[in-house]
Amino acid sequence: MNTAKYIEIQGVEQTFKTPKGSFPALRGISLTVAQGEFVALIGHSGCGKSTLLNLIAGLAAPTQGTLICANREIKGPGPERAVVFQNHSLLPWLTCFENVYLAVERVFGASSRVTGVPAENKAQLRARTDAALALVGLSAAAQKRPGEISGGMKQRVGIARALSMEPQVLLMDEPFGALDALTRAKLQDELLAIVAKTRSTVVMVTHDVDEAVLLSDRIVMLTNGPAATIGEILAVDLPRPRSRVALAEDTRYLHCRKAVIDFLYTRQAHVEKAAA
Ligand SMILES: Nc1ncnc2c1ncn2[C@@H]1O[C@H](COP(=O)(O)OP(=O)(O)OP(=O)(O)O)[C@@H](O)[C@H]1O
Repeated sequence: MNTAKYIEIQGVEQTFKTPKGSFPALRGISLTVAQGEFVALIGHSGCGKSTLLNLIAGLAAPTQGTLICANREIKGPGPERAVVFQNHSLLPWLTCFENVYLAVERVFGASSRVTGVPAENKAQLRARTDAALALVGLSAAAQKRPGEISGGMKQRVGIARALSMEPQVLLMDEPFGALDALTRAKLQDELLAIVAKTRSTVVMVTHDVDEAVLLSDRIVMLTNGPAATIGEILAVDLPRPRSRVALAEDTRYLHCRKAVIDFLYTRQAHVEKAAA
């Protein structure tokens, strides 16, 4: 397997059918992501970041082009690609433990459709669930329901659920977008530590320039839609492990930050249409 081209996106286009006709969302998207790489997708609202992430997740098929993961064409969702959404999408009637267990059961349990892999027993599935909750610091809240925990904790459950599947690829769509700044910073730090441990390949959609620079190896900047494409790719050449406090005064950090801000607010300045 070519680990430098773990995810390969080749000439991808996505056009949506709408009541007003067809809408070209993405055009000419080609990108490779190496195994273990952390890539952020950034761009103005509505440019097509989620559309691209959904294509990698296999939740939609492109109008043109191909997407490949681990040498196999992406033709639908797969357990090797776990998705974390902004709204955590937990089942409210289940406890945190049960929400994670459900995903673990589906991937490793008797209903697992991965052929040739023996199903794990309940004790093994429980151990996996406990380990995933421990990884995000939620062991104590395992028996609580989503309605009884904070937004940051809910998001942690969503991340635990994704990690519990031991995915090769973690796809995150603004996972911290709905959180306050302090909780967000804490979860970013936790994510850095978790990814350093699991060595997952990550593709993350974000609006947040600092988040993109702090977490990523490369930042993929999308142009404004319609027909959005990749405008620029910035390599974030900062050593790991990264500390947000130390980076705040690091000139390399400031340079990366400026490059993204320049792209977003100078070259891709959003032209607000005057109200008719
Ligand atoms: N199913 C769909 N049908 C029609 N148009 C769609 C569909 N999904 C997305 N779009 C359009 O495609 C464009 C890209 O949407 P997308 O959600 O990918 O943007 P985004 O960059 O993730 O936005 P945001 O940052 O606001 O979440 C938008 O103009 C959106 O209205």
